[in-house]
Amino acid sequence: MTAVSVAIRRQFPTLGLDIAFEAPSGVTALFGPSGCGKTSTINAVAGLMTPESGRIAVNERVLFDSTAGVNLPVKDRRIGYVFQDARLFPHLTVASNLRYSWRFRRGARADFDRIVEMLALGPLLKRRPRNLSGGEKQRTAIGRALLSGPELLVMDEPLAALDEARKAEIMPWLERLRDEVNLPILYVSHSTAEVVRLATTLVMMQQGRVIYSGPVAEALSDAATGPAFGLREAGALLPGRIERIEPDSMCRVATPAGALLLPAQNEPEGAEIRLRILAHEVILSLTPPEGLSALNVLPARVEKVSGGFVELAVGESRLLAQITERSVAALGLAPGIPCHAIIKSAAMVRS
Ligand SMILES: Nc1ncnc2c1ncn2[C@@H]1O[C@H](COP(=O)(O)OP(=O)(O)OP(=O)(O)O)[C@@H](O)[C@H]1O
Repeated sequence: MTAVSVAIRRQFPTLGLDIAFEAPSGVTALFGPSGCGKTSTINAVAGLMTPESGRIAVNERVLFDSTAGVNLPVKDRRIGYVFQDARLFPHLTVASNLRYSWRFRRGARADFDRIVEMLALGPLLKRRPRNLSGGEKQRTAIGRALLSGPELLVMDEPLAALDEARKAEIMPWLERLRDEVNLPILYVSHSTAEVVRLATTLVMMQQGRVIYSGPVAEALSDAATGPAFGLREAGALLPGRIERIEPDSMCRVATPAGALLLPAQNEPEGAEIRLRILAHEVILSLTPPEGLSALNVLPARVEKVSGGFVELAVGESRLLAQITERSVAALGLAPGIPCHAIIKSAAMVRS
């Protein structure tokens, strides 16, 4: 079901913004290069920027409609906004920062304990922002946004101001938020790692336009959109279930592309994982390879060849291989050609 529906236009001196997408519930990443219009788009949704024309609706509630003359003020839009910098009130404690937004609504007190528990804010409640780490500030900002009773959460690069260690610290909280709070989330980012880990839906933007909207996994393994994630980042994202832990510390994982062997980590048998098979780690062979150390060889069929990438149908899934033009020519790769995709066990990464 569509949770967020956006179709807006606005002409800036440097950019013509013409954005249209529909997003289901869950995390939708707005992804694209600097200046493509991501922040302007969520600002329009939040009511901080007024488009010249268009329509914006959240859960069927119309927030903006230029034809019908609807333009709800920010306070009536019921949108929780988390900025790159937490923007907490410096003179207030964490508890008071959290309570700030609930002053405006009923029933928030009941949510307070749940949200404090979910984001582990209990030990921080009496502290002031200057005594919080960057990650703790962002957790507080997320809590405050949730306590305003929103119907939609918009997050503008919430991890961008944090160092790698703090990013790693807050990521599990964002996953928890995604899994436990039944809210659609628009998440602005230009980090492939964040998008892959958090989002199910992707809105890929370029120069004020949407060039793709749909499932993240589809975009990652598409020869046209995959490279936009970075040449070293394109590749398949597969769901997998650990079928067996082998005695030699390898595990056998069932995926839609077929069974794969990879180094075991701490997951038990039966655990669900997500695997990335990066395009530059996939080797193609026309014949089944012999005398090769790679453990994973999957029968494949070429679907598309484009810009140094080969899209492959593998089992019930799609893989992407990054291959030089020379190899494409040498192997005669073209749609319909059967081949074998070879993947080193260590090349597959959990997401
Ligand atoms: N109020 C405004 N007046 C004039 N130009 C604007 C305004 N708001 C945005 N722009 C222009 O629109 C373009 C897109 O800006 P926006 O901040 O939405 O991009 P972005 O994709 O979020 O970029 P970044 O990733 O760098 O934050 C920029 O070139 C900016 O100059």
